[in-house]
Amino acid sequence: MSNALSQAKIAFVGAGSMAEAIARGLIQKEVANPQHVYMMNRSNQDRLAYLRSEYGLQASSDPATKDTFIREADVVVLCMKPKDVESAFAELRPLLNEGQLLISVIAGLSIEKAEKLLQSNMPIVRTMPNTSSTIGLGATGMSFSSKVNDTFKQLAIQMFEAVGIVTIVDEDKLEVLTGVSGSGPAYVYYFMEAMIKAGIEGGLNEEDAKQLTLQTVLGAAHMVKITKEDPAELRRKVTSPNGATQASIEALDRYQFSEAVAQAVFHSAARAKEMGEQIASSSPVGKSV
Ligand SMILES: NC(=O)C1=CN([C@@H]2O[C@H](COP(=O)(O)OP(=O)(O)OC[C@H]3O[C@@H](n4cnc5c(N)ncnc54)[C@H](OP(=O)(O)O)[C@@H]3O)[C@@H](O)[C@H]2O)C=CC1
Ligand SMILES: O=C(O)[C@@H]1CCC=N1
Repeated sequence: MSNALSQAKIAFVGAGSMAEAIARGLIQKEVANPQHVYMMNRSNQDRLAYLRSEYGLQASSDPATKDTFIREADVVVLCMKPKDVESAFAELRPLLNEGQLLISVIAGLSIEKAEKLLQSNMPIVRTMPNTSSTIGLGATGMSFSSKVNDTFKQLAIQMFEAVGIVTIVDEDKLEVLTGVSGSGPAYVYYFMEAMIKAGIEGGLNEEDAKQLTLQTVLGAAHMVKITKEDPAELRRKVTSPNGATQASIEALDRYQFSEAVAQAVFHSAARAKEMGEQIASSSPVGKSV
């Protein structure tokens, strides 16, 4: 366990899927002290009650309490949707200080724009995690502003390594990384949905179709990880010449499977960039989070 992390007060602004995924990983792995994990939103009380009872963390939507959470935090993690960034940042701006570390998980929001919105030189880590962080199997891309010192870099890396793997990239690679690993779990789920549906259409019962699909995806991912063989090589080993798999791969090629996946990655990347660009560079002054 990292001493720095276990002692750090971590405030999540936004209490949705991504904030929960990261907080849950940190708390369950005992990397963070739940009493030092603060979670906040604007209005959804049921959500905060659930987070409190499930993880033992502190959660509030009360403006005064939220102000205290932010001022006390060593690390502030920005977990609101891109559309809520301008108003949230206006509220955060007077509460933050340059001794704190700011971590953003917001798709498309550049470090430069975050600095402009906050009118601050505070250290900023821009990340792109994914929801598999919930079970410690996340894949997080990360870039640092020039103000992030080595101690804060290590803190951010430790935080996200507690919930999966971390890949440090130049900031201009974070959009395509969003297309691969940020949105990526959705492609795999979509693929699984299609496989289950086809199995049922072919006559399997629903339970069998689900179990077989799940074990197939799990087994294939583990094969890549454990054998360290290239996916293309592993695919060749399944594909007997002129056999059943060859017929299925040819069908996937006819329906342009590879192109469809590439387009999914590039459209995610483009949309992430667009969402970032749609956030205005300045925002009105606000009072409380
Ligand atoms: N989901 C994913 O797979 C991934 C998401 N991301 C990024 O994570 C961010 C959050 O996404 P996700 O968790 O899915 O979104 P959710 O909609 O699940 O959560 C957003 C949260 O933000 C809260 N919120 C909005 N405005 C404010 C505010 N001003 N102050 C405090 N809280 C606020 C909302 O609560 P309330 O409305 O009550 O205020 C809600 O709890 C996005 O920017 C997304 O790009 C990154 C990687 C993967
Ligand atoms: O769909 C989104 O915009 C976010 C970013 C990557 C995953 N979810």
